Order: sequence, then structure tokens, then C-alpha cells
Amino acid sequence: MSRIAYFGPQGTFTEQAARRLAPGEELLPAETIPAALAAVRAGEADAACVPIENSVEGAVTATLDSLSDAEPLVAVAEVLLPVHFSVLTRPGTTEIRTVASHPHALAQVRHWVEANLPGAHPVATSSTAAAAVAVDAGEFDAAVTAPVAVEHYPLAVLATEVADVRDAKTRFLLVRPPGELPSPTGADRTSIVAAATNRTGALAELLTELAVRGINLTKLDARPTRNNFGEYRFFIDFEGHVTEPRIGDALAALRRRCRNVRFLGSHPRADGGATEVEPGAANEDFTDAIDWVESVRKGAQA
Ligand SMILES: O=C(O)C(=O)C[C@]1(C(=O)O)C=C[C@@H](O)C=C1
Repeated sequence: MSRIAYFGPQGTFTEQAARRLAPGEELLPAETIPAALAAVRAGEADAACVPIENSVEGAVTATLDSLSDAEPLVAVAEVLLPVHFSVLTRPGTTEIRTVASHPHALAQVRHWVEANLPGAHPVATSSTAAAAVAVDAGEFDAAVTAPVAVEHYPLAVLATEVADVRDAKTRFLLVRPPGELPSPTGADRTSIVAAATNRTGALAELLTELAVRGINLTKLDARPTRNNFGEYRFFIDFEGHVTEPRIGDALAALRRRCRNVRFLGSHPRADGGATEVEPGAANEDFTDAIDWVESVRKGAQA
């Protein structure tokens, strides 16, 4: 049985994602995202499940930063979960002055809290389930949690299906140390983090290397390197799998152009969206072109 660290404690959205990505495996809760990834790097877990992106609040920056620091880890699978919240209180609570949750969750229920709990102060906790723990301990009055949290903590349900934006989703990754890659499926996502050289047009050149090969981006985030003010790393997700000639060709070009490129994985997309390829940018076009150059070099073809 594999050991899967996840961003916990019990009752987080990430725990549900881990159950979907690694059914039947042993789940080990970690208090923070860096701690879940550190458990894999230390060999205490075989893989980790962490959130990466929310359709309302965008990137989960703790995950981006932890994936670009320390020893490399690669994503091998992803899952998309619908996100709506329950609001939990201690049984018998009559006045709600504080509402606790993960900052991403608070941002997704801001209007609901203003309308339904006027005057209540939002308080950030390490996760949605950590908010439930804190409410149970009497630290805060209400917790904004995953619906499943009420099964783990002795709290009363004040409201369900709470969300300012309908049909919100969060994408979660299963990451592990570099090893055998998942096979390409034709509907894959590749992720990298690239440190461009600090000069005019560097980001535009980097993106052009992808664009000229007909590679469709699915996400782009910039994060500071934290060493020099104004210096950034770019987290780029795009359609395709590293084993495809056109993706390999693009990665080789980025490796030439950037100060540093870290490969963060190629795996099937949870939304199933098949990779669309522009005319002239199909894998066969790349292999045909390489074969043609080879034949020219051998003098077989003018
Ligand atoms: O706190 C949790 O339950 C999490 O799994 C984290 C997280 C996030 O990082 O965005 C996951 C989904 C929701 O968008 C809110 C919080």
C-alpha cells in the first residue's frame, strides 16, 4: 500500500481529492502544503496530494513555491473537484462574531458572509478543516468548510451550498519524486517552472517558443524568486506530453533560452479536453522535418 501525504487535517477538500486520486491507499494528513511535500522529499510518504488552482481565486501559491524549491517533484495525476462550502458552528451558538477558514475559502464566500453574517470578522486558518478544529476548541464562532467536514468534527450545520460563484472548482495534483512518467493519452497537461533571463522581451521570447510550435497554454503564473526584487519565475502549464516530439522540441528551446527550467510533470488532464494542434505543428510534422534534415545531411535529398 502506498503512503499519500495530503494537505489536512481530516475533512479538507484535499483529503477528498486524495481519496479520488489514490483510492484505498494509506492517507497521512499534513498541516501545511509544504509539510505534505516535505514528507515525500523525506521519504516518509510515496506521494502527496495538494491543491494547485481554484477557478475563482487562481493559483495556490504555497503549492507553486514549494514545488519550485528543494528537491524536484513531478505531478503524475490531477483531479477537479466542485467547490461549495458548509458553515459550521458549535451547537447552541447564537452570536457569530468571527468566521474562520482557509484564505481561498474566505475569498469564495465573502459576499455570502456580508449578507448573512453582517459584522462577522473573517479569520484565516491553515485549511478549511483547521477552522473546524478551531471552532470546536472555542477559538472562533463559525468555520467555512468542505461539506464532508461535519462528519469529522462535532459541529452544527448553519448553512450548506454556500458559494459566491456557482460551479467553482479546484484542481488538485498527485505529486511524487521523479520516476516513470504516466503514458501520453492525447489529452495531457505538461507543467514547468522557468526562470527567464532578466532582459527586455525575455518572457515574450519564452512564450513565443511555445506559440510557434502550436502549443496551447492552460495556465501562467508569475512568482517572485524572493532573492532579487523584481525577479520572477514563471509557472507555465500547456497542452501536450513531454514524450511528444513537438513538446520535447519546445522544452529544449526553453532550456537554451532560460536561466533555469524545472519540469513539473506530464499527466492526463482531468477535464479530458483533447490537445488541439495547429496545421504544421503535429508530432508527425516534427518527425518528418527531422527526418528530412537527416536525409539532406546524408546527401540523399537536395
Ligand atoms: O482547506 C482546504 O480544505 C483545502 O483543501 C484547500 C483549498 C485551497 O487551497 O483552495 C481547496 C479548495 C477550496 O478552494 C478551498 C481551500
